[in-house]
Amino acid sequence: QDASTAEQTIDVMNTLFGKHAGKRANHAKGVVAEGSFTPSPEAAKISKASLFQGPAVPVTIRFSDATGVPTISDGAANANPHGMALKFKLSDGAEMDVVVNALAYFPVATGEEFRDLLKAVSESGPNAQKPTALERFVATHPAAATAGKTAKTPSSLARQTYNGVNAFILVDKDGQRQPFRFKFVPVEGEEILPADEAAKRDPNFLMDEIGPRLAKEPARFRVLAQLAEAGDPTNDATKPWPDSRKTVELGTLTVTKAVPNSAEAEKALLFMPNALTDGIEVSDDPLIDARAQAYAVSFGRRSQ
Ligand code: HEM
Repeated sequence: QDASTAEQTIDVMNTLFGKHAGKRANHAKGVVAEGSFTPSPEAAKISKASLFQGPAVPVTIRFSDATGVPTISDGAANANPHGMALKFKLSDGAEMDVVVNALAYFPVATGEEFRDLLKAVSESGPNAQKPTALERFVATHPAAATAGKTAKTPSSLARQTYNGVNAFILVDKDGQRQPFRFKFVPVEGEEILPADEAAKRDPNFLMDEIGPRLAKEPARFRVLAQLAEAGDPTNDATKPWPDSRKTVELGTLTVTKAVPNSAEAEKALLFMPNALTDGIEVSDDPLIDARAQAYAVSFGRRSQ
């Protein structure tokens, strides 16, 4: 994909969600926290990444609501999928990013298709003639009709399961390559609200809840890798692998406190899905590069 697809994607996001100075084009509303990652012994066997050799490393975490609307109600249906972005501070001073959300799979497989989906949404308001652009798009992209339904409002940003959606590759010290998808599962369990209850909650109930919760007790997530088997597609984020696929415990994420100056802190943060480390690589999934380009364009505009 060329740079213009990313520019066009951000343009449509700005049309759909409005332009908001200093804010992300998508996942505009969020809260920044701090914590640490402790690797498991199994992780060191499946990947040579220094992240998995220990000891624990600091992590900066940003939880978010979907859309580029910075004032969206946390309980709104459109605030799904909620997101979690992580920046691991590796022992050699380098950083590694992981950016996940609550979808089980993505509505489309490529950056061009995502731009076209957003464009179709923007052309399909209440007065649009039927069949609308969105109806026509969904007719040829079945996952676009169903993916959104896989993410629902949690009782807390710390009580949601977040998925990698895109495939990446773990590389061990012998050069063995294992395609996988990240999964972050709250140790306390996922807790989803009934949709009507979510809609009635205070507009900031999720963002306001996380700080006091962490001040009382850390929130922990199991960090899992779902392992692909031969023949499982790695280049199509619309196709989840069967639940029966083996998962390996990579370690534990412990979220310990919200930062005092979240609004300032999030401005300087940029999480890139392809910012990895030796021992974890991108797959042939075209969305990873599409995302990296779009995030860079969004960062450029919000930094002006
Ligand atoms: C072509 C597909 C996608 C596009 C074009 C896209 C676009 C964007 C953009 C423009 C941002 C704002 C970036 C910034 O200003 O820093 C963003 C943020 C985010 N996206 Fe995506 N996205 C895509 C797919 C995904 C997928 C598959 C996931 C999760 C698996 C995801 C999760 C997130 C999260 C969690 C954030 C917030 C990051 C933060 O807190 O800074 N996105 N996305």
